[in-house]
Amino acid sequence: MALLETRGVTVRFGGRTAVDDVALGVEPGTVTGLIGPNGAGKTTLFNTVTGLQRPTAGRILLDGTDITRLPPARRAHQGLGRTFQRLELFMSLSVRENIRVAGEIHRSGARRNRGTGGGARPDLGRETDRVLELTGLADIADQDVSGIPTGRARVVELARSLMASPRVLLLDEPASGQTEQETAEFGELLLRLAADGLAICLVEHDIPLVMKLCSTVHVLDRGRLLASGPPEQIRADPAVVAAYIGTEEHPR
Ligand SMILES: Nc1ncnc2c1ncn2[C@@H]1O[C@H](COP(=O)(O)OP(=O)(O)OP(=O)(O)O)[C@@H](O)[C@H]1O
Repeated sequence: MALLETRGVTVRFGGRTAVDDVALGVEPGTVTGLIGPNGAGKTTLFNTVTGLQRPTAGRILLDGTDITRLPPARRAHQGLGRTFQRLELFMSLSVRENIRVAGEIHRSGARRNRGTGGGARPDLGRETDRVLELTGLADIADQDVSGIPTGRARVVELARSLMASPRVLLLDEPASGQTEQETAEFGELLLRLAADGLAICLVEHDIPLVMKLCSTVHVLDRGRLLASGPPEQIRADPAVVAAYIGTEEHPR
């Protein structure tokens, strides 16, 4: 049963259809891939799911509840987390401070949304330490983000999103700028998070990573779903090969 679902989602910008009647689901405990050429509509679909973009048609469901009209902050507080293609970090703060601030922002928003002080929650410092350990960032916790490699800054971005205790996590090209070793470790981390029950949707151009992590892969091409299925089926799909993946002899 999908925790996050899009039904017939369409987004038009003037005469251009960026997302065209897309239906897909993301299940808890899995990593779901969303791939496709540049301009296929992947980020626009993410923006629609998180509430930054209003769909022209269609619905978004979280745990069976229609959230299509909820503002982004309400969706976030119902468990929808995301990271952005461009890093959105405070460069002059340390890794630990960046993560802690994300928790503070989430908690103050939660108080506003509920109009109360919120229930009993783990101490913010302890929660920050837990996320630092979980994401393998403890060794650089006190370094300024401006001084760490891009690959690890991407992990900080992920760690920040975890401070909101998401149920669904949308990751937009999280491996870009990472070394091979960093990508391998990042992949292991995503699998651990999924094994803990998180529903992860991954937009990524690193096809081997997508094929390794995902149980289901959706391929978008010019706004439409070209194919959906397990990695081995997607890799062998002639339409996907022609539109996006290519072959070893003829990589696209
Ligand atoms: N705010 C906007 N106004 C007009 N057109 C837009 C807007 N945002 C996206 N588009 C167009 O919608 C289409 C889909 O873009 P989108 O960024 O969603 O693709 P993408 O699959 O995420 O691409 P990439 O892999 O390059 O990030 C593109 O043709 C893009 O130019």
